[in-house]
Amino acid sequence: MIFDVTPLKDALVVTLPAPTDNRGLFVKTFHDTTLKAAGIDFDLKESYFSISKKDVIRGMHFQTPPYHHSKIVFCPQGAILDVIVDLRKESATYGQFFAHELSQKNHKALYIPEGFAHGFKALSEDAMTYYLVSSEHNKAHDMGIKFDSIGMDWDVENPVISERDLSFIKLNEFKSPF
Ligand SMILES: Cc1cn([C@H]2C[C@H](O)[C@@H](COP(=O)(O)OP(=O)(O)O[C@H]3O[C@@H](C)C(=O)[C@@H](O)[C@H]3O)O2)c(=O)[nH]c1=O
Repeated sequence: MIFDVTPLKDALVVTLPAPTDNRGLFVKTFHDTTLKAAGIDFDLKESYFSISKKDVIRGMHFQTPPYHHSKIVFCPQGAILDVIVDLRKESATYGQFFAHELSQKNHKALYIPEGFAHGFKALSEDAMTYYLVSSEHNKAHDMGIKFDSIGMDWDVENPVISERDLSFIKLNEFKSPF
């Protein structure tokens, strides 16, 4: 695994090892010792994936304390533009966003620390977004901020987005608990 810093404090782009041979490809998505050596003490509690049509936007989601969590996100099928926002009030990069393409081809993952909102845009049909999460889902603490309030140009004319995601508060009206 190769870890690259991002403009947002503590968030990392992870290049997953992806050796190929005459049968195809093998991708390592989680390795506790390697993560710990990179300073990531990740207590895996839940894993799930979604499949999205092209131009679907999901986000920007997080769980509030005490059910806040970190995530490792990757895209084993198709491609997504993954987006995070730093919601930690004391962070030097509070309120800033970062976007990075994750795809079946580039084997990149994003390490998203606690205190970040997460979302993405599907760049392909049948884009799979695969999550490793450090706490279990808690419906009452599952919240979000509105995707189009974070200062990013999503570059999509007719995004497909859920009613819940459209109902979220804007970033500049949000009182961060982080
Ligand atoms: C997130 C989640 C949802 N659900 C349920 C609730 C609902 O019936 C259905 C779909 O939920 P959502 O609409 O929230 O799915 P989705 O919009 O794909 O939610 C995901 O979005 C991205 C951006 C993230 O960062 C993820 O952590 C997660 O919040 O699945 C669970 O049972 N467990 C979970 O952990």
